[in-house]
Amino acid sequence: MPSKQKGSPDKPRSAGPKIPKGWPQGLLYLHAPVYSKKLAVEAHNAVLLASSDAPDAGQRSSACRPHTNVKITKIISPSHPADGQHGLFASQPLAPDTLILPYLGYVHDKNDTNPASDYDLSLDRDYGIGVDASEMGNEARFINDYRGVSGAPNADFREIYVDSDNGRVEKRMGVFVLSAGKSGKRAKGIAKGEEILVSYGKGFWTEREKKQD
Ligand SMILES: C[S@@+](CC[C@H](N)C(=O)[O-])C[C@H]1O[C@@H](n2cnc3c(N)ncnc32)[C@H](O)[C@@H]1O
Repeated sequence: MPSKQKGSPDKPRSAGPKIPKGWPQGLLYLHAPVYSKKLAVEAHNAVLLASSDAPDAGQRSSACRPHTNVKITKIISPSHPADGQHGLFASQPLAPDTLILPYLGYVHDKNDTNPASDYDLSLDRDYGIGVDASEMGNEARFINDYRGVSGAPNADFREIYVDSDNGRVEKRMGVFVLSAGKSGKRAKGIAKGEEILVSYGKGFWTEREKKQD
């Protein structure tokens, strides 16, 4: 992992001017991904695309910040499996299929993985690229898994493409409100005050059990 930036021990650290309320001290708040210097060239090119190789501009998302549509909240509820930790909650109604926010962190491949991280989201399976938000990231790192909290997730991860400052197009993961569904049962989307919950996938929990054994 990259070395930590120096900063006041009393203030949360940030790579930009704005930090959301509830952001923990000692963690770097990001407005854009940080790329590992050890990324293989092919891996680098798979996530930082030439404009001509990226999907149409219509399918691209603009870099959105700050994320006033969500709120980092400490969970104080003995029945919640992440009691005492934090979760991410909607601060306004969120319609089906809308992008809530990107999942930002340290973009790395297998040359530079933190096996102990619980915040490492896959970005490109072919090249083994992940986005690790254990030491740096944005509000999305606080999204919990739905298991034990709700009957089903209300959000999912989807690829997004964002125009970056260097003329390239970044492939990122975005957190989206789940679609309404064929029967329209999720047509209301996510209500204000509701916890945003995804599925980490069974693999996350089986790996975790293995680590604990
Ligand atoms: C990506 S973090 C989510 C944010 C975390 N709650 C926090 O405050 O930093 C993943 C960790 O959250 C906890 N977690 C998330 N969803 C959970 C769930 N459904 N049941 C138990 N623990 C959960 C686990 O400790 C897991 O390793």
